[in-house]
Amino acid sequence: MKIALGCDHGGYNLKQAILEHLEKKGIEYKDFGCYSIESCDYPDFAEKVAEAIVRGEYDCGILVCGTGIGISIAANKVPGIRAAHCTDTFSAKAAKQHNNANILALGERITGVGLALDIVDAYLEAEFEGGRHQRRIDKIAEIEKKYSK
Ligand SMILES: O=C[C@H](O)[C@H](O)[C@H](O)COP(=O)(O)O
Repeated sequence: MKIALGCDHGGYNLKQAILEHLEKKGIEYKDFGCYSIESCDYPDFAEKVAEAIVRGEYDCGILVCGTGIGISIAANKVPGIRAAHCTDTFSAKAAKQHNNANILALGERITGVGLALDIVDAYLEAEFEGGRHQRRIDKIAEIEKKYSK
């Protein structure tokens, strides 16, 4: 499994904790930045990670900002991205099982590191269930197509 990681300054510390967590588990990743707590703009990192995923270079992505909101909104603007902002393990598991989310978004200012790492594990260990959920995802893709130029 190959994971694309990204954050803004508000998510830098949690992104670092996630990166160490993935290293301990032997999971391959690429860190698309940011690389410090210096103020920056979350859309820049959301776009890099989202584009790498739709190009098929990574299985999925994890994005972190202060709340997880801005960075997930930005990533969801890239056609083919289904970014799920999660604050609990149940949602993280369902995001993969039902929505086949290809990005998990977290908020460093919302979720403590222990829970955040559990959320990461729940998301990575879950599998898409297909069936009726695939039909709904196909409908999401149709909406996307309708509104793209
Ligand atoms: O949704 C946006 C994120 O939470 C950002 O991390 C946050 O807005 C950054 O805020 P500030 O520039 O005040 O650190």
